[in-house]
Order: sequence, then C-alpha cells, then structure tokens
Amino acid sequence: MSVYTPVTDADASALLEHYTLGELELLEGIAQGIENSNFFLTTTTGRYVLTLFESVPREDLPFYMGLMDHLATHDILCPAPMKRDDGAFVGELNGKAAAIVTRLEGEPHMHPDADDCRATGRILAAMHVASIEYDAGLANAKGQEWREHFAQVAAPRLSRAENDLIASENRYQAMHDDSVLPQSIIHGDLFRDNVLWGEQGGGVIDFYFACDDVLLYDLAITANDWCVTREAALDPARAKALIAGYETLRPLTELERELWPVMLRRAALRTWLGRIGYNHFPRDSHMTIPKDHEFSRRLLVHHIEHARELQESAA
Ligand SMILES: Nc1ncnc2c1ncn2[C@@H]1O[C@H](COP(=O)(O)OP(=O)(O)OP(=O)(O)O)[C@@H](O)[C@H]1O
Ligand SMILES: N[C@@H](CCO)C(=O)O
Repeated sequence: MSVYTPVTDADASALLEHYTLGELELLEGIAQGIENSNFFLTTTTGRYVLTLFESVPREDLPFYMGLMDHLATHDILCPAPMKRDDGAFVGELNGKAAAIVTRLEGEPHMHPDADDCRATGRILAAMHVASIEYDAGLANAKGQEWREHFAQVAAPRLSRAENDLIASENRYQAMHDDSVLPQSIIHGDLFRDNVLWGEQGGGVIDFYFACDDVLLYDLAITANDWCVTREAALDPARAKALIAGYETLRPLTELERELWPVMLRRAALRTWLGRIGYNHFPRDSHMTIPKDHEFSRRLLVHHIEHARELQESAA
C-alpha cells in the first residue's frame, strides 16, 4: 500500500470484537503496495493483515475473498480470509470496507534468478489449475475498454510521442482475438513483491487484480516483472525458466506460443498506463512508495522492437 485511511489501536480493537481472533497486541501501517490501506495486525491468536479497501468496488469483494478462500483450501499458499462472527469476510472500519486475512511468512525475492522464475511459473500454473473449480467470475476492469478510456483521460498529461505510442498499441491489441486462447481466472498482478518466500516456498498475496481473462496474459504480466533486465529488456533465460515451470502443470498450446509477444506487449501497456495513473493522478496517502512508469514505457518499446526474441523465449 500505503496508508490512506489511518487506523488507531482502539479502531482495530473494536473491529476485532466482531471476530474470534483474540485481543490486539500490535498494529503497524505498511508502506508497500499502492491500491489499499494495509496494516500488520498481531493478536493473541496469531499474525494477520488488515486491509481497508480504498478503490476496489465493494460489490467485487466477495469474488476476491471467495477466491482466496478457495485457493487457500486447494493447496495454494496464500492469505486465508477470516470470517467475522456474522459469517461475512468483509466488514467496515472508518467508512471503508475492511477484511482480515492470515499473514504469510517470508520476503519477496527482488533479484530473482532462473530458479526463482521456474518456481514462480509453477505457482502461477497451480493457481490457474486450482481456480478452474472456483464458481464465481469477474470481468477484467483493466481490459481493452479501460486501456482506451484511460488513454483519453491521461492524454493531456502526456507528450505527443507517448500518446501516439499508446494509441498505436491500443489499435494493435484490438486487432487480436482473445477468444482463441484458454481463459479462466487470472491473478493479474503476480509481480515480485506479491510472492513472499518462506520455509514452505512461495506464498502469493494481493488478489485485487484477479478476474476472468486470458491465462497467457497472466503469464506475460508475470514475465514482465520477473524476467526483465534493469535496461527494460526481456531476459530470455529467466523467461524460458518461468515458462518451463508453468508448463510442468499446464503446457501451452501452439496458439499461445504464437501470441506470447502480443500478450507481453499488452501486459507492458497495462502496467505503463496503471503507473501513469499512480503518478499523474495520485491519491492522498500517508505512506506510499512510487512506481517507475518510464521503465514500463521502455519495456513496451523493447517488446515492440524485439518480436522475434520474444517469440523464441516461448519456443
Ligand atoms: N497476507 C499477507 N501476508 C504478509 N504480508 C502481506 C500480506 N498482505 C499484504 N502484505 C504486505 O503488505 C504489502 C502491501 O500489500 P498489497 O500488495 O496487497 O497492497 P495493495 O496496496 O493492495 O497492492 P498493490 O501491490 O496492488 O499496490 C505487501 O507488499 C506485503 O509486504
Ligand atoms: N504491480 C503494479 C501495481 C499494482 O497495484 C505495478 O507495479 O505497477
């Protein structure tokens, strides 16, 4: 996160009265992340994370909570949402929807090697396979329609070259027919900071971009953060390892291999636009760590200029 909405010890204690999680011992704001307000919450029964939802539509919360609950009970290491005494996963605190989930152990690997990427690919595939039986759905709020709409909103803040690049990439993406690719529930944001490595392996957090979409797109979002160099180029060795790990559980189809460069470009565009949003239209936060939008622009340009290398990474 960030902490947009402060929470006092007294607020947290009052919230805990609606759960069977014991008494408050410690409450700490978390600076990482950018979408929600997050706090580490230690009680007499264990370690949890309290999230106040700042921009996630309230009606979508049952989908996210249900998904985490489903995955946590299907062998995926991820936060388990805690039920309130009234049976709901979501309550309210300081005017915001609020939920408590279990806190995972471990730290992100911010300088991953090929082994980390292989393990991450396998974790992503395991989530894709486990999600098949989750019987809820949610359209992608950051899909083509959003990309085109946001391009108009952001246009006055951007240079002509940036606007031309976004418009041209949006046209290119609109030409591709997604319906030919396997679709199901995607995590949508499996960046390095969303996998915490502990004794039990990699645990996944931050499901608030999850939705129904193309599975290969999820792999591309992951590759664009795990398998790139500081110079904003794809590292073929790490990309191959990510895909190899993924394919231990779900082999890619020929069509997916063919459309890999398209999805890498789409993922780079989504992240670039999202970061333009965070930078040019910031919300008022007490703690936030900024995201590098220029890096995402350079990554998109790299992908446009190196189609053949991208294709080879999925061969
Ligand atoms: N269940 C959890 N267990 C351990 N740490 C967590 C957990 N949930 C969140 N965190 C910590 O809080 C930080 C912020 O969480 P998260 O990434 O979900 O924030 P956000 O604002 O929702 O997301 P985003 O990354 O989309 O900006 C994480 O980087 C991690 O350090
Ligand atoms: N993972 C995204 C932020 C999502 O909130 C980024 O790094 O731009």
